[in-house]
Amino acid sequence: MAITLKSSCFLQLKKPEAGFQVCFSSKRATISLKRYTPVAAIRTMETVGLSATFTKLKKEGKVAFIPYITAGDPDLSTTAEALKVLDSCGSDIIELGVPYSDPLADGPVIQAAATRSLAKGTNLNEILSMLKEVVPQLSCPIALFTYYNPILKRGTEKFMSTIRETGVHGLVVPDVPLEETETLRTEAKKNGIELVLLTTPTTPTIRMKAIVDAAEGFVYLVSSVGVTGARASVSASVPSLLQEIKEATTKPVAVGFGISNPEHVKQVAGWGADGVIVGSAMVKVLGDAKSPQEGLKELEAFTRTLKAALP
Ligand SMILES: O=P(O)(O)OC[C@@H](O)[C@@H](O)c1c[nH]c2ccccc12
Repeated sequence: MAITLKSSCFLQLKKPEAGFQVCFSSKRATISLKRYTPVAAIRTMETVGLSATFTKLKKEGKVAFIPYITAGDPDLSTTAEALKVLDSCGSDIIELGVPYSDPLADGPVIQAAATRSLAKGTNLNEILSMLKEVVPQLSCPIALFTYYNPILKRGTEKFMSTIRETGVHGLVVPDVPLEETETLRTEAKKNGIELVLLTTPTTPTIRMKAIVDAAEGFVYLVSSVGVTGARASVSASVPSLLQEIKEATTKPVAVGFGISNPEHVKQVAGWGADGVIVGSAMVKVLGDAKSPQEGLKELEAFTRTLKAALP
């Protein structure tokens, strides 16, 4: 029996990852195409880094939604589930906070979450092994947030290579001034980790320019002075701050601090931000819930309303 395959079938045969599998049935002497999802594609979804995520979104005319949660609050297995929930609700990047005993830039909500998490005994090693398991199941990249102390304790080199092994793409370290980021930047680069740098309303223009030059992944614009936490409205100085940064760089800019509801999210996107970061409001949903399961459900609903406010 002679079997003639159409050229398109050959293409599919050569590229099984394209989504079809050629099935031969010797009994019926037929050849058919079946939808096919390669196992490798399920186990390790192709996740791009932070700046690549922004590039992709920009092409689609979209603004990144970036939720922040504290690892280990209420416990690490709930954090693992929360990461999956945030991912499946369309988060574009997730900022995962390492709890720290002296979180000087954090307001009461994130401070309390860190205290609860540490009281449960959460430590960096456990967070990293949780990430190693969960990251391959996510389609969006993770930016790890940590104060400098845990990095110092491990040694920058070791810290960066360890987080790279977990599949983390980015890093935010709020308490290291630009002048002291050199080693961090070198080691991050060596390991393909994008080091996000922050600029605030009180950063002088000349310094802001140096920060945006050195930033990787995206520039984090802190919307207002003070500590993290929900506020009634987003600072009115954000549009001019954004404009100033945009004049200095083509790198993506995400705004955070005090953004806590769909109206805020919409407003900041309308001002031209490339990304919107929501922290305390997410952390509060998980922290106030009656049970971890309830918390995850509420987190899902809340994430959907925030995401829906974005183009
Ligand atoms: O909590 P808010 O106000 O939504 O802010 C973002 C945020 O939580 C997160 O990016 C963050 C948590 N802790 C920080 C400390 C410094 C800078 C940023 C952060």
